[in-house]
Amino acid sequence: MCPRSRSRHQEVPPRPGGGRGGRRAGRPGGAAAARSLFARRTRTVAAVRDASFEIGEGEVVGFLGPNGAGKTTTLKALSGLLHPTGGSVTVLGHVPFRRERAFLSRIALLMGNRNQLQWDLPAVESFELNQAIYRVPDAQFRRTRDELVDLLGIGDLLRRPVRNLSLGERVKVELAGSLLHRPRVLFLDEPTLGLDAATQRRLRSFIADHNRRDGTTVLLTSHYPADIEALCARVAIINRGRVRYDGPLDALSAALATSKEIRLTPEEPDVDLSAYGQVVSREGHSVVLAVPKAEAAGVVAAILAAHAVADLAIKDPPVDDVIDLAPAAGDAE
Ligand SMILES: Nc1ncnc2c1ncn2[C@@H]1O[C@H](COP(=O)(O)OP(=O)(O)OP(=O)(O)O)[C@@H](O)[C@H]1O
Repeated sequence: MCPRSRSRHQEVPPRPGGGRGGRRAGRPGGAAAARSLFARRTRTVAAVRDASFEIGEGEVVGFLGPNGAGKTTTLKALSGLLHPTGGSVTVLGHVPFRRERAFLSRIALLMGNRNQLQWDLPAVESFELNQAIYRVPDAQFRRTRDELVDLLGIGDLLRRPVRNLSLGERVKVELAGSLLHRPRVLFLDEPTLGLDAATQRRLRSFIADHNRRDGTTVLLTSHYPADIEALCARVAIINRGRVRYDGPLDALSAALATSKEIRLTPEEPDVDLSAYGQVVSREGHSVVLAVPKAEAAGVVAAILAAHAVADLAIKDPPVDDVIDLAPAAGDAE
């Protein structure tokens, strides 16, 4: 799977009452709103500019970035829903936007915030529809369906109309529906969004098992570090439409972080350490200080020279702090 793409959107003014994606030029207010109904101005925005990466078969890769970074746009280009205006995208040797049957039958896209099953039908009927669409032979369909139903524990949900399911129930059923044709590549866009902690854990372990058992390639976006830490040895970070980092998860902080965290426990209580760095947190005697990476060793030496310290460790900042880093230089249009 190898995308190198540039994807653009026509940006239109938002509908009255709001809506996604619109950014209207001009002043707010009733007159401006009325004017925009009759004279809509559009402008083109680049959602993804340079997202270059390759994913090997069977890998689980975390695709991360702040809101609006370009993750969903990239997944849509990879699954053939959007046509990139520049660059090239290849998945399993296919150009996704051609939407050839041989391609569509080997991929699946699951968006946690979108409903993909028939809203008014019980999921079991949508599953049969999927069987027909993907032309899955009867015996294989029944075997896969029963296995997924069992693994996800959704047996008693299948005969209820999808609209009556809770969010967590629906996502589990959607996941089963998207795997019925045994796709080789699975695009997961925030599959655990809004789920309770237990359901998140269950979905994570299902995805990890599925990847181990079937060798399915997975590209996953999530704003929950626990998803990424549990599933992805490799991550690609996108921000403002460009890939900022592509490599091992455990090297991410070392590569991108500009600061270090010093966690220390002075022997005396209530020691004021604010002169050494930014106090991030304090719990009992223990303090976490953030200091510029290049100064960490010097700050530690200065603290040890001035205070008796019972415990001390230097760490990289948490992964989610690193993901939201300001974009690197070279962003100007
Ligand atoms: N249909 C659209 N019209 C106009 N702009 C769009 C459209 N779809 C996306 N965009 C813009 O493209 C950029 C990337 O959006 P995208 O949905 O890919 O971000 P994302 O990384 O998935 O964000 P999030 O984490 O919030 O889901 C954003 O600035 C967004 O406003």
